Amino acid sequence: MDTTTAHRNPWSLSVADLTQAAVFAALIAALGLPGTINIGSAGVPITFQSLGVMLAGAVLGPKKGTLAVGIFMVLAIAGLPILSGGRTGVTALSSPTAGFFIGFLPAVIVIGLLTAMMMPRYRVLWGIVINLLGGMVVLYACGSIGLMIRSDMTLWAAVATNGTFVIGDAVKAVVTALVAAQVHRGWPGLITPLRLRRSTATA
Ligand SMILES: O=C(O)CCCC[C@@H]1SC[C@@H]2NC(=O)N[C@@H]21
Repeated sequence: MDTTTAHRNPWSLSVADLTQAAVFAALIAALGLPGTINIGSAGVPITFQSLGVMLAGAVLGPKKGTLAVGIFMVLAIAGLPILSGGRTGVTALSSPTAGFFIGFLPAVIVIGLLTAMMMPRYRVLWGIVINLLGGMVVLYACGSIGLMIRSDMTLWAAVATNGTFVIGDAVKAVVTALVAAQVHRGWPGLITPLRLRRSTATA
C-alpha cells in the first residue's frame, strides 16, 4: 500500500495523526496555565489558549488541527478544568466567553483549510493573513454573537469588546506564522496540501 502523503486518503487517521492531535490538545490546555488577565467589564479574559488554536491549525492543518481543538473542547465540556482560570467547558458555555469557546472550532477549521491550500510551501506573510482571518475575524465574530446572547449586549458593544484583544491576538498570529514556517521547513509533509481542483497533469 502506498502511504506517501500525496496518495493518502486526506481524511484517514493514522496513530501518528492521533498522537499529534493529542499533543496539541495538551498544548492548548497547558497554554491556559499562566492564567488570565481580565480587562474591562465584559468578562472575557486575555488568554494564550487562542494562540494554541492558531498553532493547531497552522502547524497540523485542517484534519489534525480540528481534531486537536475538538479533543480539547470535549475534555473541557466533560468537566476537566482546562480552560484559562481553571474553568470547565460547561462554565464557559454559560458565561460571556461562550461564543469564543465555541468559536475555537470554526477558527481552527478556517486556519487549517487555508494553510493546507497554501502548502506545500508555507509563506509567512500569507500565514499571518490566514491566522488573522481565522484567529481574529472568525473568532471575534463567534465571540460577539456569544456576548450578545449571554450578556445581552448590542452588536456594537459586543464588537467593541474585541478591541481589547486586537494587539495581543495580532502578535499571536505573527508568532504562529513564524513557528509554523520553521516547523514546515523542518518537517515537510506534516500537512497534506489541499487543492480545490483535481490536478490533470500526467507525468
Ligand atoms: O476560556 C474561555 O472560555 C474562552 C476565552 C476566550 C478568550 C478570547 S479568544 C480571542 C480573544 N483573545 C484573547 O486573548 N481573549 C479573547
